[in-house]
Amino acid sequence: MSVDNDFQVVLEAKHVTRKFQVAKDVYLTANNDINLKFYKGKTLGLVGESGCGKSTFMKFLVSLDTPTKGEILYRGEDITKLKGEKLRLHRQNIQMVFQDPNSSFSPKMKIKEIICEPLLNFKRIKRSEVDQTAKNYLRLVELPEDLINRYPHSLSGGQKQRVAIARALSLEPEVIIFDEATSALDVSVQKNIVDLIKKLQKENNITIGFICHDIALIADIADYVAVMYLGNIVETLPGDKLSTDAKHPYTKALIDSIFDIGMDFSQKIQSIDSEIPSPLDIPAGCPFCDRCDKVMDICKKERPTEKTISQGHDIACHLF
Ligand SMILES: Nc1ncnc2c1ncn2[C@@H]1O[C@H](COP(=O)(O)OP(=O)(O)OP(=O)(O)O)[C@@H](O)[C@H]1O
Repeated sequence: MSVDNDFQVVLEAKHVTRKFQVAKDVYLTANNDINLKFYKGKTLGLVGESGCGKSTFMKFLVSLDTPTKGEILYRGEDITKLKGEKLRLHRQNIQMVFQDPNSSFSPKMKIKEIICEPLLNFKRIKRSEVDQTAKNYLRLVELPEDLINRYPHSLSGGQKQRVAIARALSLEPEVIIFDEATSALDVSVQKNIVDLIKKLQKENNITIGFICHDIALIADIADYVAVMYLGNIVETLPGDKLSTDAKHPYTKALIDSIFDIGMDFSQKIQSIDSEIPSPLDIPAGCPFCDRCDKVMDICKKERPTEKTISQGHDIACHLF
């Protein structure tokens, strides 16, 4: 993306590739030469079908995995190289909210302990301050203070996600990554959580990475949208221009799919006839060439490089 003059880059992925060995001499390319920038106080939405490599990529941002090649720069420092105490301290800068809070909450911990655990780990508060601190954070995420002594199993899905957001906020991170964080919620609850995220972002100038397979939701929340296909970023553009300015045949197929299958494209995209290829068998040229109705000879031979076609709008397609 070429909007550096307007926005401050906080986090940047440079030529990030991740290969998984799945058998002797057989490698699966989950991320292929990804370049993305996260700007101060802005939301970058990452969208693509199930299995395209979104979660693999987001794990690098929160130091849960390291790429096979490439760099993840946080304020210019390559965090893939951090180890030990430096890595532990860095974790305060970038927090994550997962799809399923049950997997990250201990069922034996009270809500106040869940919210304050990071603060106690980093010795930011004393034990005696836990109750008041947890109440403050519950108020921030618009939950009643008296939940502090409850256990997670007694909360609804939406309430648990609010607690997860409170915990992520507690260390005052510069960046929060949301990995399908609203996908398991009912549509009305989802909307309330998205509104809360937008409000908290504005108040705290947080940089957000929002992974989601729902392109309509991404268009609503993201300042910039990156579209991923088979481990490749095929197009990046401003969220408010997604429906009018998208040019890549894959992005357009995703947008059409909203109308085809009622806004849920975890199912097969009906506007594309063929099946998605296996990441074990990515075409030599453009990753989308086997399914593209505008395919040309060059598409089968050469991988298209990203080109900037207008401010904040990059595309990797031989048509442009
Ligand atoms: N540890 C691993 N070993 C082998 N293959 C893996 C591993 N982790 C992920 N993959 C493969 O990498 C590809 C990308 O997976 P990833 O989970 O990143 O996709 P995703 O877009 O997040 O999908 P979903 O939304 O379904 O989680 C998939 O083909 C997946 O099977």
